[in-house]
Amino acid sequence: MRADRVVLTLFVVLALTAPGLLSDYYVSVLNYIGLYAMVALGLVLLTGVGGLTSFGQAAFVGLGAYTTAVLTTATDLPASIAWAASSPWITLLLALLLTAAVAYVLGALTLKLSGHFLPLGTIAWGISLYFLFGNLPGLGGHTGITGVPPVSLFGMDLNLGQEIYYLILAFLLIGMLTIHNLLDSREGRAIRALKGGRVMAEAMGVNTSRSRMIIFVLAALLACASGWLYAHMQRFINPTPFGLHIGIEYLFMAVVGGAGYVWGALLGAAIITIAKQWLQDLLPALLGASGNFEMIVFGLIMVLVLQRAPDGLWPVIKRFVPIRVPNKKINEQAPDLPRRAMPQPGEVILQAVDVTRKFGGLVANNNMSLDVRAGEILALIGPNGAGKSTMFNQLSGVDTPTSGDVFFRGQSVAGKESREIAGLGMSRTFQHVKLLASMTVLENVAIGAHLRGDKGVISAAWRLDRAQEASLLKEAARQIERVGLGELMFEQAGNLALGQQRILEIARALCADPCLLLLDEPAAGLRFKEKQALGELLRKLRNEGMATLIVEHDMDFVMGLADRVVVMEFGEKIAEGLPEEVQQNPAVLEAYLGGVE
Ligand SMILES: Nc1ncnc2c1ncn2[C@@H]1O[C@H](COP(=O)(O)OP(=O)(O)OP(=O)(O)O)[C@@H](O)[C@H]1O
Repeated sequence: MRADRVVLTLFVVLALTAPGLLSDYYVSVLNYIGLYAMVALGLVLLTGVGGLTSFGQAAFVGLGAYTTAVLTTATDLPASIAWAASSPWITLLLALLLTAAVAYVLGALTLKLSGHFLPLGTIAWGISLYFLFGNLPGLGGHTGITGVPPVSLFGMDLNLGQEIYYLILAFLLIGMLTIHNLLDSREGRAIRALKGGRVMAEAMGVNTSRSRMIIFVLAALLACASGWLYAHMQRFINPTPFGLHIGIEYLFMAVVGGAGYVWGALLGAAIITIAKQWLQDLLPALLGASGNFEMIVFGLIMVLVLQRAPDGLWPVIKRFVPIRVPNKKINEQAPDLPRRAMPQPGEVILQAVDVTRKFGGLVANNNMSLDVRAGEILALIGPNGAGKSTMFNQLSGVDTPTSGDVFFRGQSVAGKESREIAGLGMSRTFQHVKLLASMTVLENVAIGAHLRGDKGVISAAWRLDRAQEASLLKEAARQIERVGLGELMFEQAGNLALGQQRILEIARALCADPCLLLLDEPAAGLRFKEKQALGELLRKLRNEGMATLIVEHDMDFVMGLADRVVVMEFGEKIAEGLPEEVQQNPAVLEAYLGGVE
């Protein structure tokens, strides 16, 4: 059996036997750990993986708890909705629906914010919901709601801590499995690209705003389910556990445990809950006075963890108990992904017309026009700062021209999102490589095939996407082999040399099955032999009908490869023609005077 599965089995066996071995008090502590871990799990997805910090998750816990408490204790509900109160299982469904709707609206309002504005936004709605729970008529004010019925399962009321324990465990395991599966999928790769890789992901066709909304809603749903369980375990609720300070505590748990890891949520919830219990008992006895001293100690622990283990304690434990997860298997029998129809050789597929881009007073591109045909390699050259990368960004939708237009396969694409342009068959690499350092080469390249798959979150969570996933990974592996990185397929991308990372970007671009490749300085950092191999690959692609636009400073490489060359200086085109022509052009020689490579 795989080592990671042994650990999981061990955990499940221990968790199943724990209530038989522990006192009621410790079972109740475990119940709280399970409930907190579910919220922290949402934060792993949202904050650790997706990079979106939220202080407001406790409010979603409250939404789950209040929805079920109100409905299941109401005595005078109109007959039309009384059915909803007849079973906590129905109120769970309603709570999840309500939470999804509220999270969607709050997400639409706050996820557009970036930097520190986003956490501030979550604090704002976290506080608002907290006060709503305390002040909305019918919610019992600050004294809350009592008499919440227990959950029934197969006709048995789960009254005792020992009884609801297994329900909490089941919810937690389902949550962990769902998030684990999701992260190991097409949607999951898109989610993992959110933190630091949004521009790249959009250029590969990922709708990153949608991915942000998905993780926001999922994290809220996990919190809501925790709140529902809490209400039926405690049997009464008031607003206190849903306030901002508890929202901060949830974030503590995720960060201390390891915000980037599914198991980190459980570890963090366990450490904080147990430490809190101990410190609450121990500190007043030690200090001889009562008070919330544990919060002061927590603050210190937090600072210490952030300094010593910024990724949380789970990776530290993993270092001491190395559990090797076997490499992914590439299924050669998986069906090939469908390919796009390539344009006719010689057909103009990209046309820039009078593209101008101004940054304040600086004109980075001035009336730039060029066209690229299917089956040709066009080189865009010019001294440093000439405006080549800016031009690339206008062509690929990363940036919008101040004036002028860009046509790709006959459609005007200036001002379109880069993911829309990617969908039409344009794929690019970046001057400053943009890859996800902690993901394998295989996973990085598979992001390129995002638009060639369509399986969403639910398929991923329940592993209904495996057939398509096998095809996506097979295609990624094929492109990795094609560019000569086969031996590094399962290596973390961050461990590759810069030249290899550039080649990885080409494999990722090819994985999108493009008809136009935009390569921004692909030969920089490559050794002679690697450059030769890259040249051969690009010639082969040209023969297959690929159009390539390449920005490159290595003149030997460019002149031996390109069919035509466009030369830029100070944002303008100063020459265009065959490689041998532009090399003789006086304006080009002048531009490069003293800088010929
Ligand atoms: N976002 C921006 N804001 C302001 N100025 C910018 C921005 N992006 C580029 N520029 C400026 O536009 C000019 C062209 O830059 P660009 O990076 O396109 O040149 P380049 O030809 O790609 O240079 P290099 O070969 O060094 O990469 C430079 O003067 C640069 O400082």
